[in-house]
Parts: sequence; C-alpha cells; structure tokens
Amino acid sequence: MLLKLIKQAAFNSISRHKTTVAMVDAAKRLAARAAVDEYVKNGQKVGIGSGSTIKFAVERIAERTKDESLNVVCVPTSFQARELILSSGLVLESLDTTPVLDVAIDGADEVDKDFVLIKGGGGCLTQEKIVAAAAKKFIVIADYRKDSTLLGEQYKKGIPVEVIPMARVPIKRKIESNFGGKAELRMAINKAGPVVTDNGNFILDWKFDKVHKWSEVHKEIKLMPGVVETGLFVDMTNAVFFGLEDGSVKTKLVK
Ligand SMILES: O=C[C@H](O)[C@H](O)[C@H](O)COP(=O)(O)O
Repeated sequence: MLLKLIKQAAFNSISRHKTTVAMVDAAKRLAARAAVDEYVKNGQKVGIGSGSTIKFAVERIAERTKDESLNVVCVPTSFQARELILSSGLVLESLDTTPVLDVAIDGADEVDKDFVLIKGGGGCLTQEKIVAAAAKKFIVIADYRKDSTLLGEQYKKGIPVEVIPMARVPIKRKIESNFGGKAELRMAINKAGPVVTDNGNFILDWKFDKVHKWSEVHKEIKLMPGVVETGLFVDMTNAVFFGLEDGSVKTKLVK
C-alpha cells in the first residue's frame, strides 16, 4: 500500500513537472512568434539571440521564409545561434559583413519594471550585447516567469559577469567588497572545472543581496580590469513580448 502511494506521488509530481514545462514552452513560443511577426520584415538584417526561447523565433522566421518568401540575413550571438541559423536553412552573416542590423531578437533571464535585463544564464551575454548594440531595435522575448518588478524577484541565479580567467579572483573580491553578495565561479556540468564561454572566458554569477542602481553598478563592474562584460542590459531594449499562461501575449513598449 505504502509503495503504491509513493509511486502515485512520484507519478503526480512528474506529470506536474511535464505540464509546467509544456506551459512554459508554449508561452515562449507565443512570445517569439508575436515578436517575429511584428518586427521582422522582408530584406532585413536580423540579430539572433541565444537560449531556449530564441529557438521558437528562428522556427517562425524559417516558416515565414517558406510561406511568404521572407528574405532576411541572420547574425548569431553564440555558437548555438549559429548552428540554429544554419540548421534552419537561414542565411548566416557576421558583424564583419553586416555591422548594422535592423533588429535583434533575444531572450532574457529576467526583466524589471524599468526594462533592465539580466542576461547570460546560458553564458552568451557578451556576444548578445554586441549584437544588440549593433541593432536599430532590440526586442526581448520571454515567458511569464521573467516579468518582474525588481531584478532578483524571480531569477535567483545572479548577474553573470564574463571575466578573463586569470582575473577571476580579484574581480570576485572587488564585486563582493564593493557591492556585497557573493560572486561565484560558474561550474560546468558534464565537464570538470568551470564553464568556458564561446570567447574562452569564465563567468562569475554575482548573487546580489539588495537592489542597486543597475546602470551605476554595471559601469563600475565593467571598469574592473579583466571584466569583459556584465549580464546587465540597461537602456537597450525597445520592446518586450511576454508569453502568458493563458495563451495571450503581453507586450511592453519602451517609451
Ligand atoms: O546566455 C544566455 C542568454 O542571455 C539567454 O538569452 C537567456 O539566458 C534566456 O534564455 P532562455 O530563453 O533559455 O530563458
């Protein structure tokens, strides 16, 4: 009897998890499709972000390429994005050939009420920021779990900071002594040692313990020798599309 109850509880918990994953994926897909339909136009140069949500945007661009003969070129923000562009049959370019983009679309780990983003949960923050800065419009796509009033409300993994490997200890100490919290070296899964970014660097995940003035914190951290980039995206976003649990999309436009 006890064994039966335990098995039932385990089964219920697995099905709940599967339902949540399906709902979150549905929300990501909705947001991605709405953003592509509104912002990607024929003949454009498009920056392609990284992560799990962007897959749905690329899927929609590929669909429109077939259905409407949409003709766009894509610039990736990571190895993952590059592979995604190629495997979807889209045209791959780089910032060398295409330094000015019409639009860049990307996911986010969290978005606050002032459109400050945390990015880099997948370690791609530096190339993502370079591509976003090269775009005339930067559009964010996310599911309902990313919509926060303040950073840290829902995303608990901290702010990623990409650092040159030999500088990681001094930078960690400076971040912790200047701003509090803990800056932890991101460790790899299925590989011994730290995560190594597409640029050959390490990531410190700074778990902050209070809300800061993010533009100031970003500037100060960025000035520390050995810091390549922070995952704080301040004053970069033009619009955010959130896919909601009820199947609708909430769009927030920056005025
Ligand atoms: O480094 C990763 C990127 O910043 C992603 O855009 C971010 O982590 C959001 O990823 P996802 O779409 O998987 O939630």
